[in-house]
Amino acid sequence: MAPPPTMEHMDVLEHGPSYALSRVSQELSRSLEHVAQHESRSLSAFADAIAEAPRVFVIGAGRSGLALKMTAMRLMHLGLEVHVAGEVTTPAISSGDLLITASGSGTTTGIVSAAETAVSLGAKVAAITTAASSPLAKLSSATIVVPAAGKLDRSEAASVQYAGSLFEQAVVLIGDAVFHALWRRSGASADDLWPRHSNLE
Ligand SMILES: O=P(O)(O)OC[C@H]1O[C@](O)(CO)[C@@H](O)[C@@H]1O
Repeated sequence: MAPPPTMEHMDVLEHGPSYALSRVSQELSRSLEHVAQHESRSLSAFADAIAEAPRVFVIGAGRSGLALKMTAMRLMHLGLEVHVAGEVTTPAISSGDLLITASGSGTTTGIVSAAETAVSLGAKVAAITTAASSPLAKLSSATIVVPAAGKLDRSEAASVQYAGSLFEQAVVLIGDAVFHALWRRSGASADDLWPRHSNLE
């Protein structure tokens, strides 16, 4: 049986998508401000790991993976060699490379297993997750912990949104922020980056 409707549920029914958008915006903003204030060292370590890696690989399942693909594209625009795990052109990861992972739960089997493989080969792992003590976080040398609901968390205290939506939104914006910092650090102009945009679309 469905649980009784909460105040938030009633408000969305009454006011519709514009109210829902405000709620999404509010909780995303709160979560990201927390990351900016409390994960400053991790954000720097994450950016440094990207800057130091000869090659960057990204992996995440489902929407977590889709969110990371946006970061992969921007890092390519910056001139880095970037590969998305699972694509047919993706080569083998090896020593010194960086594997960027996103998993709200930090337990998704394929992602943890990829991180184990990376570490066993001498590559570094960076992670964005909600779970600081998760198996994925334990394999990571640069972990950004996002206050957000895991995909199975049904409590509205962490997020009113469905499943891992808040986490997945945060992954996109954390990726953009890390890219932004690396871009400013590079000294390149927007025009310097522009020729790397796809011309086959
Ligand atoms: O982020 P996690 O915990 O690895 O889970 C990934 C899975 O959760 C979802 O994001 C569900 O919202 C799926 O898209 C994906 O398969």
